[in-house]
Formats: sequence, structure tokens, C-alpha cells
Amino acid sequence: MSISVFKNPNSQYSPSLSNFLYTLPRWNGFKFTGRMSKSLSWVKRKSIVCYSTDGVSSLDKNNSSLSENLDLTKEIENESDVLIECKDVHKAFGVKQILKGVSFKIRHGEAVGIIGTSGTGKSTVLKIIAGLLTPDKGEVFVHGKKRVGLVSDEEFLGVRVGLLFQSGALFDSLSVRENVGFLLYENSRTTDEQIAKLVAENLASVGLRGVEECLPSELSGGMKKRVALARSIIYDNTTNAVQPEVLLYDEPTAGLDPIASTVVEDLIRSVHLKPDDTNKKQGKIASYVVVTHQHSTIRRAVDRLLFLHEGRIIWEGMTHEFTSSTNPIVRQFASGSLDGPIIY
Ligand SMILES: Nc1ncnc2c1ncn2[C@@H]1O[C@H](COP(=O)(O)OP(=O)(O)OP(=O)(O)O)[C@@H](O)[C@H]1O
Repeated sequence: MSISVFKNPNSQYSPSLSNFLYTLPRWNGFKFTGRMSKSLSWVKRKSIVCYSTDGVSSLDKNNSSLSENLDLTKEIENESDVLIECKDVHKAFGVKQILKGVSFKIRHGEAVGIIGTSGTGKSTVLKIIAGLLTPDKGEVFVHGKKRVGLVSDEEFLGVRVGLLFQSGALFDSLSVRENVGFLLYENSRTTDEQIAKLVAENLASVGLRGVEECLPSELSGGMKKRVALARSIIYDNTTNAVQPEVLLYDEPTAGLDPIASTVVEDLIRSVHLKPDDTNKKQGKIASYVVVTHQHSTIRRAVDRLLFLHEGRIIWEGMTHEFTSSTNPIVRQFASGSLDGPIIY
């Protein structure tokens, strides 16, 4: 499989194209040759940015005290189940050094949350894992294979990585049905009727019914988010291919009411393929990573947490350890207190 990255002279990509990028790593032979090619011909004329103009990194040497809080005792010897590894990842935007040596591993079967204050670089980490951004320094490994550059799939043979964008990033000119079924229309032999049925089922699973023929502009922000989630989990159940797949969710419940949040959190759980149910067809996501600020999402949708602060992972632990952590930064964040080392 190969993936094209189209250069954009304005160094911007539209939300729709962001989504286009999301879809790329997940499907073989992605080309606009299928049933949707006509309506999407405009996509070809546009282009996708590669964030390649970042400034030179400068390491912040003043954070050694924070790093001391890392629990390094949880290293597990078996490396064969590591799907994603970030090793000493650095990233700057212009003169702003965002990531200053981020290292962690995501293992097969894990449900991991990345938390931390606003603007600390959580989405940046997801984009680096997904191959939409390249680190200035450090390495990302997908199933033990080093990611070489921007989205380019040959080197990830055997693992698909998908990213659900914070914005939802729907195709504005397509109906909800076409958005959710997009990849199936383009890439599978499933009939239109079967796709329409799958779309309706997946929309129902995120609590949406009867919106198939709406345009995204007719939906509320929360509805758009759920449509995007339905699109990220739909798959061709007429094939038996089982590949480990990693889904990256960027704030999937931000802006949703508490009940819609619960629906989404439970759905994220339900598509997760745990190592002990590999024979089951439902739940094909091997591992997932959720960036979130929502306490309910932390509680319901993830098992392990990574705390990103000032460019590094300063704490990691199980979800139940989060609120009882003695790390002053984590404690302040968990309680939402104004008093503590985090200054706003
Ligand atoms: N493409 C870019 N160009 C320039 N700066 C960027 C770019 N992407 C992110 N940044 C900056 O990098 C920093 C980290 O952004 P990021 O979105 O990763 O943070 P975050 O932790 O996900 O924030 P939030 O919790 O508010 O969503 C921010 O200061 C942001 O302005």
C-alpha cells in the first residue's frame, strides 16, 4: 500500500482533508476511483499539508525534577506486544518547543489516555503517532518498525493506525450516509444497500437515527462528533481480515452532553478487541489512545494514563491511581485546584 501526500502551497489543510488523511492509513489501495469519486473530485484539486517547516528544537534542561516522578518500575520485559512506541520524541513549532523528549509504549490490548493541561502537546503526540507530523528528534516505532516520515504505509505492514480528529472533520459536501460509509463506497465490494444498512447501524450505535441524508452543516457540533466516531468504527464485515488496528481519539467527548458522552465512551470500549477475545468478530480495535480532559472519559474509557506536562510524560499509572497520586502536578490537575505548581 502506498499513500500520496499532496503538497499545499498555503501550508494548511481543510478539516475535510484532515479526515481524508485519517482514512488513508486504514485501507489498502486508497484511490478516488470508486463510487464516490465524482462527488469528491474536488479533493484531488486540493492538497494536504506536511508540517515540515518547524523551527529547530531546543531542549529544556530544567525539568529534571518533574521527570523524577516517573514510575519506571513498570517496564515489562516482553516487547513483542508493543504496537506503538515513542522514544525521546521532540517537536517544536517555530520557536515554541512543545515536546521535549516524550517516551512511552502502547501495548496490544491497551486502552490508554493522554491527559495534561491545554496546549501541552497532546494532539501533537497523536498526530506524530498517526504520521501526520514528523518529530524533530526521536523515533516512533509501529509494531517494532521505525516510522520513517509522514504518512507512508509500507513500513507499518500489519498495523493500521487511524486518527479521529478533535474537530470531527467531516466532508462538508457529502451527506451523513456518504461520510460514514465513505471508505466502503470507495474500497469495498459491499453493495449500496449493505452499506446503507451498516451506516444506519453504526449511527444508531452512537445514538443517532434518521440523519443519514442530512448534510454536516445541518447537525449540531456534538452530532457531527458522533458521526465522525461512527465513520471511524465502521468496517466491512463481509471480509474476515483481522489486522491489529490502533485508533487514536482526540477529545472524542469534548462538547457532548453527559449522556452522549457515556454513549461514546461505551462505544469506544465496545470496539476494543481485548487479547482474550481475538476470535470474536466484533471489537476489532487492538489498542486505542484517547486524548481527553473529561473525567468521565478517563473513568469509563481508559485503563492506563500518561500525563504530559511541559513537553514530557511526567507521570503514568492506572486510571484508579490518578486521583490518589501524590505527584503535586497530577494532584492539582485531578482536583482542578488553582493552588499548585501549574500556573495559569
Ligand atoms: N501546526 C501547528 N503550527 C504551529 N503551532 C502549533 C501547530 N499545532 C499545534 N501547535 C501549537 O502547539 C501547542 C500544542 O498544541 P496541541 O494541540 O498539541 O495541544 P493540546 O495539549 O492537544 O491542547 P488542547 O488540550 O487545548 O487541545 C499549542 O501551543 C499549539 O498552538
